[in-house]
Order: sequence, then C-alpha cells, then structure tokens
Amino acid sequence: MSVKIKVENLNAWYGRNHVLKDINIEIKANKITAIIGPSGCGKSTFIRCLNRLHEVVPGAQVKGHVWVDGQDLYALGVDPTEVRHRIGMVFQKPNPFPTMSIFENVAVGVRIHGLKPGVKLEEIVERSLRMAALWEEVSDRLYTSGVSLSGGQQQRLCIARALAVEPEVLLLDEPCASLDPISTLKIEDLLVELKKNYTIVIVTHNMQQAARVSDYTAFLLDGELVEYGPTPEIFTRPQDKRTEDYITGRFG
Ligand SMILES: Nc1ncnc2c1ncn2[C@@H]1O[C@H](COP(=O)(O)OP(=O)(O)OP(=O)(O)O)[C@@H](O)[C@H]1O
Repeated sequence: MSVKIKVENLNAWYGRNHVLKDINIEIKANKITAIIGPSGCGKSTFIRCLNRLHEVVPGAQVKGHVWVDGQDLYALGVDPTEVRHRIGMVFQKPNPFPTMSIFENVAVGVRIHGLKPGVKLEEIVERSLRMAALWEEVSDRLYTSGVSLSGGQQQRLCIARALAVEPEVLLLDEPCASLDPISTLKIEDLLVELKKNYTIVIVTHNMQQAARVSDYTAFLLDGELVEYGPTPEIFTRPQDKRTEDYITGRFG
C-alpha cells in the first residue's frame, strides 16, 4: 500500500505555545485517515501543517518535514500557494462565497489557477458537482446564490469547490460538525466514494464517524501522536491505555 504523505518530526507553535510535538506518521494513498483526540490537542493545527496553512497565522511556526509523493512541502523554494492547490481543504463551517452563485463558487479556484487549454469551465463545474453528489440537486439553479442552499448542500458545494482545482489530497476539518444526521451520512458516503481518487484526512470529534468512514485512525493527545493504525484495531484493540480511555469516553 503506497504512502501519500510522510510526516517527519513535525513540530508546530503558536508563539511560544508548542502545540505539535515530534509527529511522525505515514498517511496512505487512497485511504481515509481520521484524526481524533480531545479538544485543543492539535488536530486542526496538524492538518493545517499538511497544506502549509498553519504558517499564515501571525507568530505561528513549523519545523520538520511533510513529504507528499517524495516532495518536501517545507523545502526551500516550494510555493505555499501551489501546495494548497495540490492539497485542498474543507472547513468545519460551510463557507461558500456569499456574493457568488453556485456555479461561480465552484469555478472560482479554476479561474484563479487558470483553465487548461481545451477544457470548458462548464464541464469542470458539472464534474465537480457530480463528484460532490450535488449536481442532481442544483443543476436547474446554478446561477442562484451559493448561500441559498441548505447547510449540508453548502458543505457539498465547498467540497465541489475544493475538487474543481483537481487536488491530490483532501483535508477536512470536522466537516459535519454543523450538519444534521442525514446530511452527515451523505458527506460520509461521499468521502467513501471520493477515496477511490483522493487521499483523505478528516478531523472528527465524532468517534462513530471515525469508525464508520476511516481506514486508519490517529489519536492525538496534548500535541503528541499517541497511537496510529487501522481503524478497527484502534477501536477494538488499542495498544495504549490513553487511547482506550479516550475511545471509551473516559475523557475528552
Ligand atoms: N490561531 C491560534 N492562535 C493561537 N493559538 C492557537 C490558535 N489556534 C489554535 N491555537 C492553540 O493551539 C492548540 C491546538 O489547537 P487546535 O485547534 O489545533 O486543536 P484541536 O484539537 O483541533 O481542537 P478542537 O477539537 O477544539 O477544534 C490549542 O491550545 C489552541 O488554543
């Protein structure tokens, strides 16, 4: 099974607050990896280091390596914008651009990065909306506002927007936190479908969700990676007492 992202001795700080401590992990290609752990343990910071978004916070610092297909994203001369193009991100709260139509919300990144010759924008928008399992619901109202959609639809729109620029990896930071159970299941089904073509890393507070959708689970505690392995093993035979305590609800 091939490794898509190799993280080596990753450390991250906000000012003097050392929030990620020597993280080493190999994230497998075309699998869903769930990042779990109590509030404040560093889950969001970790995935934001995977596409160099952490460093946009004033005073934030990163040390270590993140290799994607053998390229170190933190090597000198690597363009962070290009990294974020390759490694897309979906946030906790659906955040379609409020003044843009559904069509424009999906097209915006492609317009910025430039359309490949011979490719039609309409085709990219339709393909992305289909991949995000939203096309059937919006194909007759593409030019209405993105924020006219329900929360679950807005989140799928944000996934379509992330997919439109053809990333290799999709990072999702608690994408279902503000959604109802039906919308949540739709997103989960979608992720399982998308892993055929993408490597997916999802931060979740929801243990059932991690168990339902992920192939691998990483448990973070106080900025350290306590345990990482195939999801069924983490949930049924955790090696570390702290993992067991967390997944059985003793803390967090
Ligand atoms: N922008 C920021 N500026 C300063 N400190 C921050 C910032 N964002 C996060 N932190 C701190 O970094 C630590 C890790 O936060 P992070 O958001 O990565 O945790 P998390 O596990 O994702 O938490 P949650 O589950 O509550 O979202 C916390 O101590 C938090 O207070």
